[in-house]
Amino acid sequence: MYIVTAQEMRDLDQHTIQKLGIPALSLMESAGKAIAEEVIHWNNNSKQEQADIPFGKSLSKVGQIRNDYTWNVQNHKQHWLILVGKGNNGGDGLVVARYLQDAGIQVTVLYAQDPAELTGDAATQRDAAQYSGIVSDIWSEQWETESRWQGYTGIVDALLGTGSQGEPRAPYDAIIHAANCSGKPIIAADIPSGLNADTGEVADTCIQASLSVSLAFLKRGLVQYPGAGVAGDVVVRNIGIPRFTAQKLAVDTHLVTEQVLEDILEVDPERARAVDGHKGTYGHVLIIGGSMNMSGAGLLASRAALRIGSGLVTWALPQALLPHIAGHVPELMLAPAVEGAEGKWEYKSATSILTLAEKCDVLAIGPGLGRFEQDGAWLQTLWEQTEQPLVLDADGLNMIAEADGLSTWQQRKADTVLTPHPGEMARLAGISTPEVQRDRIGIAREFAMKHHITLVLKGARTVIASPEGQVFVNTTGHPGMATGGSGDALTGIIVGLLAQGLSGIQAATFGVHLHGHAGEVAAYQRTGNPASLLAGDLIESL
Ligand SMILES: NC(=O)C1=CN([C@@H]2O[C@H](COP(=O)(O)OP(=O)(O)OC[C@H]3O[C@@H](n4cnc5c(N)ncnc54)[C@H](O)[C@@H]3O)[C@@H](O)[C@H]2O)[C@H](O)CC1
Ligand SMILES: [K+]
Repeated sequence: MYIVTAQEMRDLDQHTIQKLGIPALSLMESAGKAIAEEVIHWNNNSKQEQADIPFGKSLSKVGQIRNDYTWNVQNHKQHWLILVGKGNNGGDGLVVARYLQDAGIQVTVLYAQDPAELTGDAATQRDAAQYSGIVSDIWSEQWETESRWQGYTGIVDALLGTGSQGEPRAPYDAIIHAANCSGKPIIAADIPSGLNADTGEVADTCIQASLSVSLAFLKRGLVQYPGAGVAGDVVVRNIGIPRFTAQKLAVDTHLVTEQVLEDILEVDPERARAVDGHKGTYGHVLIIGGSMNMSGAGLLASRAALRIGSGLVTWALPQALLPHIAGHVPELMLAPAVEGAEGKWEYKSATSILTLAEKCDVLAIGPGLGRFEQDGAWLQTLWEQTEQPLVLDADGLNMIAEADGLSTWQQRKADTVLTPHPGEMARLAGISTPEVQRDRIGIAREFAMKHHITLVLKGARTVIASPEGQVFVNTTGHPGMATGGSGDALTGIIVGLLAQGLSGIQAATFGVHLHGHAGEVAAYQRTGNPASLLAGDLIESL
């Protein structure tokens, strides 16, 4: 599923109009019709006493005659209020009004501004609505009282769409505020008014929608928080802008779905193992991490790497941990790599790690590593002198940030995956955490391309970016996964997939997807309450 910016959407729109010769008015008509269908669908699904009587139902044995108008006795009891802005989003709203009216639903249009100010296709739709006898009003102070909004079944928000700039200005801010206060369900045309379509930032006054009907393609703001939090359910509706145009215009941001995994990333989610495979076929992972206070991190990453199907996993750890760890996971090989008093790492361990690495296919550095003297130089040695694919997490990322390693160290030839959470990302990019969160997709893409690495920017709706600028947004997972060890499990999963021959972007995207899904399964199977999830449960669900 493609995800676009407002500018990309305008380009796709123009391409369809100019190259395919589909008039803009026709796109608007399709948009409004699609939204109206969603309103009707939403209505019918939310009603307990359903009384669907499509014409000809009684004739079903002879051959069904379906009525496009989705007639429903309930429709007559409904009254929807359509909020109409002065741009094309408002134009869509006016089309919705016509189609709802034709389905037997009562509608009232509330113009944000004098309808005389509408221009172009929106003005055409204004005239069509007027000619159809649709009742309308213009926003005034009277609408600021809550009682004015009672009596409506729901609200369609067609105030502002992808052409919106900055915070909603008067009177849009007041209308949005009043609509939210009404307590009525709101269905947003394209995006909730007040949402930044590109970044997911939410204005102080922003429509809180129950459903957003995204036209043609998903908008970035709908899939990134806080935007995703005001969008409600999201449905993408085809309005006649063909999918191939997105490919033609090189849109390269996708929501992770099974189809995207298979078609774009060419990952086989079933991943059948070769009948004649042996443990060498599935790769030897070397996990470098763990320290006295964070031994569990190395253990979790190692277990996840085993569970995801790696052939062999070796954990390189400080000698002092060995007596405490030995035997916990019998399938795991342990390699004491540093004498280190108190279970700490030391710079000189780089030599023994390099020796261990010679026998391994992929590396993960970071889980529970902690910080130590000259750790930047230590990491630089491993970064530059190993040729295997590498996953870097946790303190490994902080070492890079402090040493400005990505700018100064030699670029690695093998796939390298960095898995920062927003705070680590901020340190890596030299910006603040809110700045990272403000534009997760944009920042992840730019960073991955600039430093030629695969980036996994963690958090709700994890963003995965490839060195070539491909971006994937994940939707699996839940807030219960914000728990100690969850990131270590992800590192183990990704490195285990790299071991089995997936590329950096394949392993990172598929790994994030699986990690989230395993978290869902684990929470569901245990108590049904996400809060009780432990990282270890997630690993067992893989
Ligand atoms: N290809 C498609 O996806 C289609 C989309 N359609 C719909 O068109 C809108 C985008 O329309 P556009 O006219 O470009 O912009 P808007 O309607 O979103 O708003 C522009 C309008 O509002 C004023 N304005 C801008 N920012 C603010 C603000 N902060 N406060 C107040 N007013 C603001 C601005 O001056 C303009 O007058 C898209 O979302 C779809 O819904 C087509 O209908 C079909 C094809
Ligand atoms: K809207």
